[in-house]
Amino acid sequence: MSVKRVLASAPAKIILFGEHSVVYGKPAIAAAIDLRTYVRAEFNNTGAIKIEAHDIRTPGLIVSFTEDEIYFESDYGRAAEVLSYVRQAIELVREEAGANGRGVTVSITSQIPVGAGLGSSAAVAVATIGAVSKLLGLELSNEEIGKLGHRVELLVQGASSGIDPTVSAIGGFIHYEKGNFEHLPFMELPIVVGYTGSSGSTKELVAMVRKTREEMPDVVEPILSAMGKVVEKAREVLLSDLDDEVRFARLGRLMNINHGLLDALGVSTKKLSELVYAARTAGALGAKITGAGGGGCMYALAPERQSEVATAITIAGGTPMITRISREGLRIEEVLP
Ligand SMILES: Nc1ncnc2c1ncn2[C@@H]1O[C@H](COP(=O)(O)OP(=O)(O)O)[C@@H](O)[C@H]1O
Ligand SMILES: C[C@@](O)(CCOP(=O)(O)O)CC(=O)O
Ligand SMILES: [Mg+2]
Repeated sequence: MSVKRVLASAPAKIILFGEHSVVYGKPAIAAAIDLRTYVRAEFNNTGAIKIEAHDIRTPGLIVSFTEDEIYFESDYGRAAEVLSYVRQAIELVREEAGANGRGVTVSITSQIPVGAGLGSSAAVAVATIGAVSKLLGLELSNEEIGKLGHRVELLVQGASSGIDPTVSAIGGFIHYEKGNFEHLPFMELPIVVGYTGSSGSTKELVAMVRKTREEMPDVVEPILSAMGKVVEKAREVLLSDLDDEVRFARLGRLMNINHGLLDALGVSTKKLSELVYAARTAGALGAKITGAGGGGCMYALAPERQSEVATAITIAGGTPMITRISREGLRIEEVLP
């Protein structure tokens, strides 16, 4: 069947345990959440690749006014860089599909805050690959699309563990290590996400940790190993048949240890730590950064206390989001023949 237009969507994620250390081959646990990026792909007649990114603020925009005219200029390098995940995703699919000269227009709308540790880069890459591959007639499984999403992150960031594109493509809860994943049983977790309102670039934060590790391997390696141990313990607790009260209390303590280790790596900020402590003071059993840090989001585990923790996050100057874990990963929403 020849296809004219495809709409695909892919979810955000939180990393429950193990961000950064996962880049060095340690395990991590992540879950897809119910915020999505939507990508529409269709053919155009120009032969060009056109990207309409409705949620991206254009960096380096210069505007000059006269009496009756407005001139816009842009720092083209920075504007192009911000679209590099989408561009690489399209180019990779075109390569996989064999040389194809037809123009493609990709239009993106997203519910996921950008640079906030919720995997917007992976979601946009996965949804783009999903939409464009279907348009070009490639039959790829969600798992294969996750692997291509990993290649996109590697190309753009220089380093990526692949956990974000994997969980965004397949959904649910995963335990991930060195490119391999295991689906953990689905469970509702009473969590609250707190957004600082500022952002951090994963590319820069991963590079910063790498530099510290190169300069002080004896100091940084034990921190990364301890993070790996936290993840293995968390997996054990998640899979245990302990009752919820004990299970959540243990998971909370492990989250706090994980946050301390991330802070030791230098990826927390004053605001993130303020939200983490506000949540704990309001009764969360644990709270930690999610994602690369440097701004962005934290999350708290707060059974019976979700609304108190959300209020505490607001008072501390953050934006709370009560999210649910999403079973579904990449979804083809609509295909127009
Ligand atoms: N809606 C979107 N449209 C186009 N590009 C996006 C979109 N959302 C995210 N991106 C890309 O992902 C980058 C942010 O990725 P990253 O630094 O990994 O942070 P995170 O994945 O935590 O949001 C943005 O600078 C942009 O290049
Ligand atoms: C820091 C890291 O572990 C997670 C980054 O997640 P995010 O882009 O901040 O949502 C990097 C990676 O796993 O590739
Ligand atoms: Mg990212």
